Amino acid sequence: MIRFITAGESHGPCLTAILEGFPAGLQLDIDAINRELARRQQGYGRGGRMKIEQDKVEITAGVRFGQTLGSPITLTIHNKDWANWQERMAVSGQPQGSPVTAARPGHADLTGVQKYDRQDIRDILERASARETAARVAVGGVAKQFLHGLGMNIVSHVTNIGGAAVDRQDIDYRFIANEWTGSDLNCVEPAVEEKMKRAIDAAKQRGDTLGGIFEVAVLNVMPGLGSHVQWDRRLDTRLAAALMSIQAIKGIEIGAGFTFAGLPGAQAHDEIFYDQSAGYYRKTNHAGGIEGGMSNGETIVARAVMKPIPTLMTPLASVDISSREQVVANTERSDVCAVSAAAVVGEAMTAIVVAEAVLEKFGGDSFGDVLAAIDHYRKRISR
Ligand SMILES: Cc1cc2nc3c(=O)[nH]c(=O)nc-3n(C[C@H](O)[C@H](O)[C@H](O)COP(=O)(O)O)c2cc1C
Ligand SMILES: C=C(O[C@@H]1CC(C(=O)O)=C[C@@H](OP(=O)(O)O)[C@H]1O)C(=O)O
Repeated sequence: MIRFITAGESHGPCLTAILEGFPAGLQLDIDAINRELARRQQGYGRGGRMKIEQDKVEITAGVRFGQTLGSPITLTIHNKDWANWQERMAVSGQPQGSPVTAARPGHADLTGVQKYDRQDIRDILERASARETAARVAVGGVAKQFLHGLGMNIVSHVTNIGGAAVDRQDIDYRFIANEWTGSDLNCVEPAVEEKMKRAIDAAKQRGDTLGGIFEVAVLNVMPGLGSHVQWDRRLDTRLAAALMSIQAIKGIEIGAGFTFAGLPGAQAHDEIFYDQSAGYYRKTNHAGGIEGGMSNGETIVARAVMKPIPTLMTPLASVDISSREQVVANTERSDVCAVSAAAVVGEAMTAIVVAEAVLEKFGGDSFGDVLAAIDHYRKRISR
């Protein structure tokens, strides 16, 4: 079983993740994890914070001479911005600076202070902030390398920002580089990406924000990950939950997703064929690589929609939590749009779910055991 938790406030000293369940003997490339962290920081429309941070992971447990030991792995990312927040975020002493009291609609602010009995919204927003996703991407970096070692690859691209959308069914995921392609928004169509950028410019001009949609794909997956036998073992259940756990994500589709509503069965389902060398295959992939809660061997495809960023520079109406007076919401330095960053987080969460499903099916305390079990399985299902 893979499990991990993260800790850390957005403007505290660091973010930390403790990760357990990966086998021993996995070769870890720290630079590759740092490249994932750098990809998460990019994207047109991101705010001033990303100019301050240069996220790098520090590993303080679970790895020796570049290989996992099978023991818990501790991953830390230091916040450079901490230097500017030491007084306001001190662990001890008296509160410094004025409290944040004007709750932002769409953020955790108001409900958080009610639930946790806080008088300063900062006590909530610091942890609600998606800064936390840097820790998840570091964890996902380990999971990605595990999957890489088994021949699997996870990619993502942005399909819609503020209504500027890629309208194509023929995306060839093999050609979406697993690295950041150099394009500003990780969109496969340059003309659409231009429209997305202009929409972000216009939103920024208005003091407004945008959301959008990203798509994640898992290539070269073996059939049989997840299970039909129990609700919480279904791979689609777990993938949807993991993607939905990303801050601001409000909807998930697997494969044809919501367009299934308009399709008759004859057009919805992927017919099955067999080839001596390729084995079973489908000519279409409306199922998005998952049937009956199990990977079916086709590319896994999931999409997630992100709501617009809640911090608006032209703020919405709100209430001051100390005076109960009608005010406008708090404004802080903020992203205007972060869909391409969320896509990188989506890759990480997908990698964690798929890696966990692999380890559940194939077990193994050492990476070699996992490889041997997969080899045995592949031989059996090809007979
Ligand atoms: C990568 C990423 C960056 C984000 N940046 C900001 C931001 O700069 N300002 C902001 O108000 N919200 C930002 N958000 C969204 C908030 O974190 C999110 O809306 C908030 O935590 C409330 O959670 P909910 O949207 O899931 O209800 C970001 C989300 C992600 C995934
Ligand atoms: C720090 C990150 O994202 C942050 C997510 C975020 C929020 O409210 O979710 C608010 C902003 O933080 P700050 O107030 O420091 O500018 C974003 O920059 C990051 O992605 O690393």
